[in-house]
Amino acid sequence: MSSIAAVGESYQKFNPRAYLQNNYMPPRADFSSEDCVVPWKLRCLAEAFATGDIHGRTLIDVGSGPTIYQLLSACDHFEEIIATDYLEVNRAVLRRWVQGEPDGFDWSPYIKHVCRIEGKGEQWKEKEQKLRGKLRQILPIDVHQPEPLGSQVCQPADALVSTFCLEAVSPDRPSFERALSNVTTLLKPGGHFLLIGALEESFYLAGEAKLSVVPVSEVDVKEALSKSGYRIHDFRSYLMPPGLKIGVDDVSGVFFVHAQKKSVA
Ligand SMILES: Nc1ncnc2c1ncn2[C@@H]1O[C@@H](CSCCNC[C@@H]2Cc3ccc([N+](=O)[O-])cc3CN2)[C@@H](O)[C@H]1O
Repeated sequence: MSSIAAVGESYQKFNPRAYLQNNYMPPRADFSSEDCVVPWKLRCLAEAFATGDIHGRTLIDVGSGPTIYQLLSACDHFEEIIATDYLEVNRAVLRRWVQGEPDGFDWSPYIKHVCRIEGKGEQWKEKEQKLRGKLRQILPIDVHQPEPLGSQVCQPADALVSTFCLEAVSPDRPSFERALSNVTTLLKPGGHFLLIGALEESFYLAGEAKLSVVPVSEVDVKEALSKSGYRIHDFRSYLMPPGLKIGVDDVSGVFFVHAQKKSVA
């Protein structure tokens, strides 16, 4: 079995609820402290969209997983948002959230926090409904394919978002770089890419699943983006404090990049 096929096999045991519990509940989701990792991620995204530079008709979220927090600041700037994931279990979690089914994960603390830091006086139920209205497609994706969405998407997107996906599905650095190159075909020249990921992580847990991750450094990420024809506008790193090293992974930090795909010369 190829190493990429082995990654796909390992994801069959991925448990969305366990994954959400590990990463999107306290202590990692503590909104009382700006130093906590989840508020840091939300602030990076809110500030990038607050520049007004990132807007258009369509935004694609690559490897959404079972989460929607990564789209909260985007929803004011695009007409349509397309979520994607490799696993049907995750796409089903997202569909249930879009349909407002009651038994899902409670994202309200995230929506309230983003409304607060955006400072536009937006009510959280208003933002929740706005995102639900824009999240019109939830598609299968495989970043290891030259056409990650198959033939599903007609024209390139105006922007991409991706959080914690590429390094968590790539067995090694060349595969990580190829996956980035593959997803770049989904983005129009001049389009913006907001990428969040784990630094120097080698594994993470999601219920019974123990998933391998290719450890990447800041330099590795910057090199990969440069090879795929991006200009980096902003690169930030967060150092995981000891109190947030809770055994669900061995991540040493988190990176945020605002990059732009160079227009063809
Ligand atoms: N071939 C494929 N193409 C696209 N997506 C695929 C493919 N295979 C699996 N997927 C899809 O990609 C996956 C995305 S979730 C990946 C989790 N990454 C690691 C985890 C995340 C995390 C989160 C938060 C924090 N923190 O400190 O706040 C730290 C960390 C570090 N650990 C999953 O949805 C799978 O379904």
